[in-house]
Amino acid sequence: MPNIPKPSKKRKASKSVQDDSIKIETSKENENEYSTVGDATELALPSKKKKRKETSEPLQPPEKRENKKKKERREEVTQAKKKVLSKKKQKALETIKKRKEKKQTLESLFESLQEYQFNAGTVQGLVSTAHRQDKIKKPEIEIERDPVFPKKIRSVSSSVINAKPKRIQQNYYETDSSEDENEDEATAVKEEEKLEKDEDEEPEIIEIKQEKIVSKIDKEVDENKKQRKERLNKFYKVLECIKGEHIPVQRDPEIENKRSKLPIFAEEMNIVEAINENAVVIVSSETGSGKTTQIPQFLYESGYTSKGHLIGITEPRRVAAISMSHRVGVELNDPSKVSYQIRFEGNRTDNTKILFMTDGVLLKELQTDLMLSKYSVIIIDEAHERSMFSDVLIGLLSRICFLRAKKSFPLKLIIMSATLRLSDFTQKRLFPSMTPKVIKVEARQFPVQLHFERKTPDDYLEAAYKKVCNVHEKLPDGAILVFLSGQGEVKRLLKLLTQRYPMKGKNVRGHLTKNRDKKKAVKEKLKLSSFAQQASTLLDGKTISTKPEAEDDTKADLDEFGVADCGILDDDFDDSSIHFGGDLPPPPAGLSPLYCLPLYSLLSSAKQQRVFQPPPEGTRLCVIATNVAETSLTIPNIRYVVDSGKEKRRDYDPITGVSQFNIHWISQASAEQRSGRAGRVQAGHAYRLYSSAMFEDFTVFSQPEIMNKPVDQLVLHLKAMNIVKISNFPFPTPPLPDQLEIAEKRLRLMGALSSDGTVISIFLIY
Ligand SMILES: Nc1ncnc2c1ncn2[C@@H]1O[C@H](COP(=O)(O)OP(=O)(O)OP(=O)(O)O)[C@@H](O)[C@H]1O
Repeated sequence: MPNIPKPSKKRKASKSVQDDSIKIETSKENENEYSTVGDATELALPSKKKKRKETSEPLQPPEKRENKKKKERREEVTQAKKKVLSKKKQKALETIKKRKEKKQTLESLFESLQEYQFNAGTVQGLVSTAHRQDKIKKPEIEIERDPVFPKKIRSVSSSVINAKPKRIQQNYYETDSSEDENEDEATAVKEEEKLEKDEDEEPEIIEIKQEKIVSKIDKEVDENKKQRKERLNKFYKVLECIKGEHIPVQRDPEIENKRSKLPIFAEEMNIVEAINENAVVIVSSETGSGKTTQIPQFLYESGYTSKGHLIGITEPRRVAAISMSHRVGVELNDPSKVSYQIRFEGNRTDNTKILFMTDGVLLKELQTDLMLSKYSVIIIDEAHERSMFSDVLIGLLSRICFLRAKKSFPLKLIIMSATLRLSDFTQKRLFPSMTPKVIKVEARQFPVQLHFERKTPDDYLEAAYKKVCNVHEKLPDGAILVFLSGQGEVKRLLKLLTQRYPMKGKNVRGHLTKNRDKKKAVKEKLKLSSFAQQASTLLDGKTISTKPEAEDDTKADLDEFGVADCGILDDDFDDSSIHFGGDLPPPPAGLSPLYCLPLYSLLSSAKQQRVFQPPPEGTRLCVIATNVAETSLTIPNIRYVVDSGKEKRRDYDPITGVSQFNIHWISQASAEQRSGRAGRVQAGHAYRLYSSAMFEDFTVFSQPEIMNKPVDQLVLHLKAMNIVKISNFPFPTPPLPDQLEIAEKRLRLMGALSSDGTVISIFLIY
């Protein structure tokens, strides 16, 4: 490289000076200031600002100036000292600082822990409770005896057993804020050394302790296992009284394939084991997961009927009891083994192994056989509905299970629902001596898409009508299920829809005639007793149809509209006030007819069962229902659900004793059940005729019926079962004690109860 001469520093300096001088020269104000100074270096030294400052400062006394100088010097020295500190020392200082902070946080932690310290009595209590619950004793006792652990937090020390208690103590040294930092450093080094020493020593102590703890835990685990085994052996021995040989079932391959896809099917082992080992089991799983159809079959196959006992399943509604018994019979490939029993109607035989019934029927049976000795298992389905009878049943069964277990003749109680408030049924009041086992199956077979309205419509009947028209005219195949509040509304919508989509044609007539033959065959099977024909009221207060069935069937012949045979034409409702739907365009040409069927509780069983038959060829089925279709039912091919969100409910005033039916919003649990009807055989859609904000305002669960009904009938029932003090009865949700007392007095006044509280025999016939 060529040797290029470097520019001298002198030159550089002179340049900068030149620049400065130029600047200064430009300032006319200071012209005189520097005019006497000829040297350029001197020009560069004092800044214009500094000079001004100096002149502006007031003159101070010499002492003060000296003090100031001293202070400045001290600062310089400390800064110099800081600079002098080696990296190592700086690090040490930092660790000291951190340790101090840690110490402070530990102190505050200990202080806050002291607030929660238990007194000696409570601690003893806790230990004894843990022992009673057969839990593995945790080595708190060991730690409690450890003198190293701070006294004040011994009682809450269990969570830090495996941490190093000693170490925590070692770190817990005194704080002294006035200490010099150098001293602190020295102490820290000493502490560090001490800590290291202790760390070396610790493992020995902990190892010995851990060995002790591990052996103790092992012992206790072994003991627990042994105890559990002994308990189970005893339990299984007792179980042998009701549970026999496994029963093999030969099913249709198609059915077997469908069953295997149900979420509950994968849980068969767990469910059966839980039922074997527990007196009370609560099964909570999504709608359509297979509870109602599969659990009775699991129990049948595992031998719960092998010793001649029955598996009883209660349903809140007749239609569910009948349709479920048919379905389970088909799935078992032996319909004779599965029967139903509703009030005044049933197909129970000596061959029956699984019996579906309404809760009123089982309650009636309890009056003659309080121990339910014919049954090995009782399943309460759809317990979330909280009907008065199902609540009473659960209360009674909680005691029957206990008594039967005592007699070494166990009865299994299973409570099932998709939308259940578990706390209602797991309370100690209900099951004081046995804790129900809860099984949850969180899966659904088919998805259901929910659709809310942007704004809740004023007239839900009109909204339902328009929604059904939209679905039928624009959406692909699939049956529609509409939920309205009551029978009157069902009939109104039915009339409107059949007017818009009339069902005329040979096919329909042929289908109706065919249907009539089928119905006759079913009817022959059912054989209503003559007593039932004459009775006008059901046990649960519902009136049964007293018209001869033949009358209904002849209507099927006479009418071409498909709805007439549902009894709509002979009804007295007035549809002259219905004007909505005028803004809808006429239905498109070539649209398939809509086959509309009603479904409500007062409809005869045979008519209710019609919704399960396939609709006439080339038509779309539309079922218009009240909340009877809300639970349990699987109506074939339902793909669209239209939910008005309304139901008719009884409002009861316990003070005046007056009750009346009003239309209310349903609960969120009911809305879930309603939309669940869509995803049972395929993926579906649920159209909710209310906004999502409105849905959020719904109550989560429906109120138990027992709170909305006069309790007179209930008191009469319980008295008939010789229950003396009804206020002590284990209701899942007890009515007000005053209400029970008033009902009892009223029954006495009416002459239904004698002065000693027994039922006068004539009142036993209901
Ligand atoms: N009659 C039927 N025809 C065809 N499939 C049926 C019928 N009944 C039930 N299923 C099928 O079995 C599945 C399980 O029905 P099941 O009634 O056992 O469910 P679930 O869990 O009890 O529901 P929910 O809580 O609504 O009562 C349904 O989703 C459906 O796929």
